[in-house]
Amino acid sequence: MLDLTGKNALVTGIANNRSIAWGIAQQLHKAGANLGITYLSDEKGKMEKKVAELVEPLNPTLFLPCNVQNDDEIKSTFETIHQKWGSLDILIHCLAFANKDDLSGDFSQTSREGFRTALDVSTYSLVQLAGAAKPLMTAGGSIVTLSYLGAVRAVPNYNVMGVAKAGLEASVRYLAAELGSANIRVNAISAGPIRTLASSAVGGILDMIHHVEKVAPLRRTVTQIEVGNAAAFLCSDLASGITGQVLYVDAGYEIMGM
Ligand SMILES: NC(=O)c1ccc[n+]([C@@H]2O[C@H](COP(=O)([O-])OP(=O)(O)OC[C@H]3O[C@@H](n4cnc5c(N)ncnc54)[C@H](O)[C@@H]3O)[C@@H](O)[C@H]2O)c1
Repeated sequence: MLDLTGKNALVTGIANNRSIAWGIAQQLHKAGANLGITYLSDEKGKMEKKVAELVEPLNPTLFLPCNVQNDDEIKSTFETIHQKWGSLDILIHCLAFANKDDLSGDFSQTSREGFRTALDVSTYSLVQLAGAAKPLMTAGGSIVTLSYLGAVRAVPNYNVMGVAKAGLEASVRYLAAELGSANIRVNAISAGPIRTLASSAVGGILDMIHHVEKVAPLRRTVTQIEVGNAAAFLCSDLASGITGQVLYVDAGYEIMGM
C-alpha cells in the first residue's frame, strides 16, 4: 500500500491551484506525509497570502519563502527544517523559469543572460537543493523533479527550457549516482503539457496541448493529480528500487512516432 505516514516532505513550486506542485502536495498529503511548503515571495507579499490560503487545508507544519536564486533563503529553509523536523524524507523540486522572450522565436537568438537565468533557476536549483537536503536525509530519502519532453526532442518554442530540462535530466542521473549510497533516490517525472502559469509563457502551448489530445495513446493530456500520484509513488517504498530515471506521465505521447 502507498503510505507516506511519518514522512517529512518539502514541496517547492506552488504558485496557484493550477500548479503541478499543488497536485503533488495534495497526493502526498493524502498518503499521510507531513508537509513543508515553500513559495516565491514578492515585495507586496501577495504570493505568500495566496499560497498560504491554498495550502491551509493540507496543514503544512512549515511554510517558508525560498527563492532559489537567493542563497540565504535556501540556507534558512534547510536550517528551519533541521530545527523543526530534525530530518527530511522527501524533496519535490517543481519549479522553472525562463524569460518569455526566450520561449518563442529563434533559439539561436537566446541571450547569454536569458540562457544563464533559465539554467540557474530551472536546473542548478535541483543540484543546490539536493545538496542542502542530503545531510538531512539521514534515513534515506526521495527527490523528485519535473521535466518535459523538450529535454530530448526539439519542441517548437520550448527553446532554452529544453536545454535546461536536458541538464536537469542529466543532473538527476549524477545526483542519483552520488546519493544512492545514502539510500537517497533521485528521479524525474516528464509530464505531458498542462495549462499552468509557467506553461502559458511558452509560445503556442494551447496548440501543443491540442496536438497531444489528438495523438497521445490515451487521446488526452494529463492532470496535476495524475502527476501527483506518480510523485507519491516515486516517494514511497513501492519505488524503493527506482533511481536515476525519467518517468513519462504524459498519456503515452512520448512513444508516438507521428
Ligand atoms: N505545465 C506543463 O505543461 C509542464 C510540463 C512538464 C513539466 N513542467 C514543469 O513542472 C514544473 C512546475 O511548473 P508548472 O507548470 O506547475 O507551473 P507553475 O507556474 O505553477 O510553477 C512554477 C513554479 O516555479 C516557481 N519559481 C519560479 N522561479 C522561482 C525561483 N527563482 N525560486 C523559487 N521558485 C520559483 C514559481 O513561483 C512557481 O511556483 C516546472 O519545472 C515545469 O517546467 C510543466
